[in-house]
Amino acid sequence: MSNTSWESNSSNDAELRNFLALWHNYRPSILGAATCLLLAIWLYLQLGQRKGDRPSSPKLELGKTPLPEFSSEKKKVDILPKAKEASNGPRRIKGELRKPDSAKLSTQHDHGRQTRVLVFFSSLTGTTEKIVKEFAQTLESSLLEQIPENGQIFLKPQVLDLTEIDYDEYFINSPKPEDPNAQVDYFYLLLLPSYNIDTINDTFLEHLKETHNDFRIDKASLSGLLGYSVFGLGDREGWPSEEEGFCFQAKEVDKWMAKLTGRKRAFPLGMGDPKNDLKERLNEWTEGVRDVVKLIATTGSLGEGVRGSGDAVESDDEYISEGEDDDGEVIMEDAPAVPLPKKTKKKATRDLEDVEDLGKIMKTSRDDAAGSKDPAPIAVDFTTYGKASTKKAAPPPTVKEMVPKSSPTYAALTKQGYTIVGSHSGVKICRWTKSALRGRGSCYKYSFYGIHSHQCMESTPSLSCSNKCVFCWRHGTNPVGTTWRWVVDPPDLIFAGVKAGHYQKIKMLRGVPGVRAERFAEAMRIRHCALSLVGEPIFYPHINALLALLHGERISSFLVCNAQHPDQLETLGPVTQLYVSIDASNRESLRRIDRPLHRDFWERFLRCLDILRARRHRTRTVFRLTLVKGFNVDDEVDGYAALVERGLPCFVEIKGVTYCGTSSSGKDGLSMSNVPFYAEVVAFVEALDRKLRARGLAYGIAAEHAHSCCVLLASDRFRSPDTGRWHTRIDYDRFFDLLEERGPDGGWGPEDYVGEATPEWATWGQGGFDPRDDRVDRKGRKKVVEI
Ligand SMILES: Cc1cc2nc3c(=O)[nH]c(=O)nc-3n(C[C@H](O)[C@H](O)[C@H](O)COP(=O)(O)O)c2cc1C
Ligand code: SF4
Repeated sequence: MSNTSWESNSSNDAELRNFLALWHNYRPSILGAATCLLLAIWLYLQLGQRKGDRPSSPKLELGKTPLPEFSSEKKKVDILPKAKEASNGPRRIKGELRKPDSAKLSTQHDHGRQTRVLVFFSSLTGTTEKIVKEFAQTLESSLLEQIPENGQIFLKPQVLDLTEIDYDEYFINSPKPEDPNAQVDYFYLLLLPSYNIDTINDTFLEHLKETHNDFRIDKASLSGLLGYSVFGLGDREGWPSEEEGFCFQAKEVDKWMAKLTGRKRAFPLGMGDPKNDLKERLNEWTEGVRDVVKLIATTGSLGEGVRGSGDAVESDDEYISEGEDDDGEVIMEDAPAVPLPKKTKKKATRDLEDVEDLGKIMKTSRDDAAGSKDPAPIAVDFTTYGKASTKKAAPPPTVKEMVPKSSPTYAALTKQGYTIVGSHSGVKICRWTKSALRGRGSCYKYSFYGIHSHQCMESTPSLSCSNKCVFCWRHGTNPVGTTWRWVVDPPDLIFAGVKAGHYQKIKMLRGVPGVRAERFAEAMRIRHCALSLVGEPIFYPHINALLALLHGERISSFLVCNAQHPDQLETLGPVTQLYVSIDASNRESLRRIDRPLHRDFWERFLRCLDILRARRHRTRTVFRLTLVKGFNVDDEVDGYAALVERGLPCFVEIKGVTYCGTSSSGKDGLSMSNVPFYAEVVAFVEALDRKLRARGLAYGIAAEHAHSCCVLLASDRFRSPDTGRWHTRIDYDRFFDLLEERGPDGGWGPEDYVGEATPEWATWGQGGFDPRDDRVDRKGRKKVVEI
């Protein structure tokens, strides 16, 4: 045992000696290698640490206060961040200069992004606070109903009291979410009362102004928001109108928010009075706001259209059209044509590629029309009236689309702001529609007939016409022809398309400064249709079916025709008001001004007057005279009086021509010298009135709209024998009732749907401007009415 242990001890000694010998020989190398290894480990750890510390975004963090969830319960409202102590020192900007990110909306709707609606309010006596809480609850439940089809998630709306928050956190740059990795987009709603005494509203407004004017930060520093909308509370008893201060601070906030967000007004300013109409107005606004938020949820953007600039001058300028028509239509920014219903889209827009297609399209065209009650031939010979019905129509050489999508005409018309529907119809917003949406007055048809312009749609089922009038503002872009030789779209396609196009354009106006939520909501129900845009509506073979569709939805019809298609006029069904354009009083003058394509234009014209005379007890008939100095005014009064005697229209509308800029009419092109002054129109009307009386015709000057340079002569049939007052207005409901109850041939006429008396302000000598609307000049400045 002992030997074994000795042997083992001596071998251990030998190993120790070997190890020490090794250490002595390799000591420097071992120490060097160990140092290198330690250094490498240290470096590795250091680098790893730095990487972990790196912030996820190089941008400055704005707010470290967590964003609390909203609940209407008091205890939860308490967890809202407390207002920071107002600093007395110089204003510190925690934001940065960022370029407005206009492309952001369309790209930011990544999968899984979250949206949070922030509801800001101020309240002195508690009304707004109470309303805001209810509003936020409604909004919250409706947002939860949203199906996040594309992964968009709505966070709970959050209510923030303007007296408690730090403006720098929310009103310099858009807020940052608590979790830096979360992708949250913000949408602001602001509900504010107005006070003409010093309140928190003044401080808030001052902050918005300062931020916009601060040279260190971007002027539109809130452009990162998805959008915003404002609702004002006020008191109509003390401040009856906007001019007198009703909701003036909400208007101001709306304006400054437009500037700060780069025109992201998502829905028009709403206004209500708790003692009066608040419930109704707030409901309209809430519905609109909800739709917009829904739009964002499904498309990731506020939708196409005009963004309110926050500056009335700028936005008015962009709407002034050099090509205003008689009815004052406007050019809007390019909009894609309204998508057609799936079923018909393909056939309505395709190009004709080969001969087989022609056959198919002709068949389709007939099939489509078969559904309507008035099947019509594909081609109608309009060249010589009276013969078309007896002569067998020659087969059309080809059947094309009137305005194919690929054509320069289509491009020109869409550039001018038309929405082309199908292949031959169009719709456009007139400038009066926008004006009425902003409370700046309706067109003369409101003064004369009670039509609110924001509920009126201007369209045509035929962009083609058989005249080339020198005063036409379409600049030669429209097709002309004496025969219908194109594909015929079915009336239901046209009706659905023009309505969709009109509503789409109305929606595009929701961001325009001055548009009010109340009128915007009204505008989403079309009540009137002016079939007078361009072209000749009765050229369309299924015009009666189209009119029936309008009337079926209780949309009134004002149809203007050019007195060149007597056969079609004769078979025209009921319309609310039927116009013929009377552009001259004699053959030579008419040839010069209308430049008609028909050889027998004068005979056609006179026959149309005879048809109107025969219809005058069934339909409200109107002669429309457009006065063009140097063309159809001088020495023609007596001739016009003779035409009135022949046609005996219910009304004669006399209007000065509107200058359309450069005209396509070559040497005959118009200039400003052809536009009569209102005084000249008045002189003409008075002369015509005298001539009519001299002929023993019972007419009188009933109404005027000086702003449109338009005067109305009316038959005594529309004057109350008891009061002597004119009744030029229309009882639209009565018209539809008569049509529905008694049918088109039920023995009723214009006297049966006469409306209330023409308002005093619209009668002759009063100017015709509704005193409830603002009168402004083209720059949006207030105007003093001079009559
Ligand atoms: C002193 C005072 C001044 C006011 N000034 C205006 C005003 O200029 N314009 C307006 O539309 N309403 C004005 N109002 C009405 C309030 O805006 C309205 O009553 C509102 O509903 C109050 O909301 P709140 O209870 O949330 O503070 C004023 C009210 C008071 C008491
Ligand atoms: S009638 Fe209708 S379309 Fe024509 S100008 Fe008036 S509002 Fe516009």
